[in-house]
Amino acid sequence: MERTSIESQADENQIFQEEVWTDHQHNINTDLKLTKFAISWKNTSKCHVYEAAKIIGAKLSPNDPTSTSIMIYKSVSRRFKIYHFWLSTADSAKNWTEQIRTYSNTHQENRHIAIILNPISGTKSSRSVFRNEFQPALNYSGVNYTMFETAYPNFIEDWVKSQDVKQYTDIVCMGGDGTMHLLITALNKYHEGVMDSISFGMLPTGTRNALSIEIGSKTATQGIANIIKRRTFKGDIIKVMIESNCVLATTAVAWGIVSDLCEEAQHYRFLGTFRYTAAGIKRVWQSWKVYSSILHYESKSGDLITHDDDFTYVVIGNHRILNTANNEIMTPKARINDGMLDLLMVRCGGKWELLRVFQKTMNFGSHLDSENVRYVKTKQVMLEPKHTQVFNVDGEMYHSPTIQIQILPKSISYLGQTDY
Ligand SMILES: Nc1ncnc2c1ncn2[C@@H]1O[C@H](COP(=O)(O)OP(=O)(O)OP(=O)(O)O)[C@@H](O)[C@H]1O
Repeated sequence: MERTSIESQADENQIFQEEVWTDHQHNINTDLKLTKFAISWKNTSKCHVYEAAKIIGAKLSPNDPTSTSIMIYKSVSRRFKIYHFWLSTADSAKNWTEQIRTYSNTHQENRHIAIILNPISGTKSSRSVFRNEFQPALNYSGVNYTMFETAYPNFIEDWVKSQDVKQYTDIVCMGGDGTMHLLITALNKYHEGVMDSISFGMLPTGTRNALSIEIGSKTATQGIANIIKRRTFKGDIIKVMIESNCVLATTAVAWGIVSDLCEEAQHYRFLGTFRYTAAGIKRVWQSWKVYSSILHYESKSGDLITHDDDFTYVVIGNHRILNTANNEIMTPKARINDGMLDLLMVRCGGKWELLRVFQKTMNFGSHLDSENVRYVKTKQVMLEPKHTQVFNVDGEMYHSPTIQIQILPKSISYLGQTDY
């Protein structure tokens, strides 16, 4: 392989253009350039240009010290692609690898990511997503990380208690909304204030993955790119008082038929994601039930409004609560950073009315125009159910005679981005 110098025509942003790399696949030399904003090269078939935001990193080959490879995030196909190059000397390959890492992932030196991997959430894909997608991307980026697998149901609380969590700049959950809920609740309980110095990421390996979808990490690769590129924004969280116990949630609190069904679905965990459908089908054959409660919420003008009513279900959402197909939207007007809670109150006279509301929810959240639905924005809600004192908080079940819910605006730094 021959080393060829290229006369530098670089502008002030250009970092490197001093070698011709060899692309062995096409057996040609490639005119590779690296600037602060992009990397580009040519081969026989096309000219490749990737902006720095798409470069995950670079890595020396373990078998050939003159060879390096670059990982690129392809946003259209949402896949990572690796390109291999050969240089004239090992020093040169090392130098290039470091430069690509430096310029594609700035300010990463002091990062230390803790990864909380829930192996049982959703379709049990966390381990394979970590092994096949997340770990390779972390290795290309050079970001320091430590992975912890939740070995038993209460693992997260014990982990938070035993850790010096301040050593982590970021914590990433691989699981569903429940995994993140348990994490931030325990952090708030055992290390008050520590959340201010940590950014939180999420990879969608749970059942519903509502938070991942909302923060622009609908697929694992999108989430990984957000995490590695350290895209952050401030979001709201929900503070929930369950008697004297304080828990934090990112997505929603639900009560009524919704929490009743989720509680029942826990008995069918062996059915995987089908458990919710199974619980729903069973309920269709049972007699109709109403859920009576006193509900208080704060109006726009700060007055306390009280309803003593028979509900079918109540949802207090912090964001839209979308599904993967983007057609089911529970609280369509909610935004994760608007400092408000969206309160959805549903009252149906029977199963057919309820099915109609569900159907409209799945039709891009068009249930808000239904006469069975009342929808308000508020900052505080309190529920005192007369029976069925079971609540669903981010998918986790809690029993209590009352529940108090409050929004904590912009109190968490998410690794991701919103589309609004
Ligand atoms: N090793 C384990 N064995 C049994 N349960 C576990 C283990 N690790 C975590 N858990 C439990 O997993 C639950 C959280 O699951 P999570 O919400 O992340 O997934 P999911 O329910 O499939 O997804 P989603 O919340 O998106 O519907 C918690 O109740 C936690 O106690």
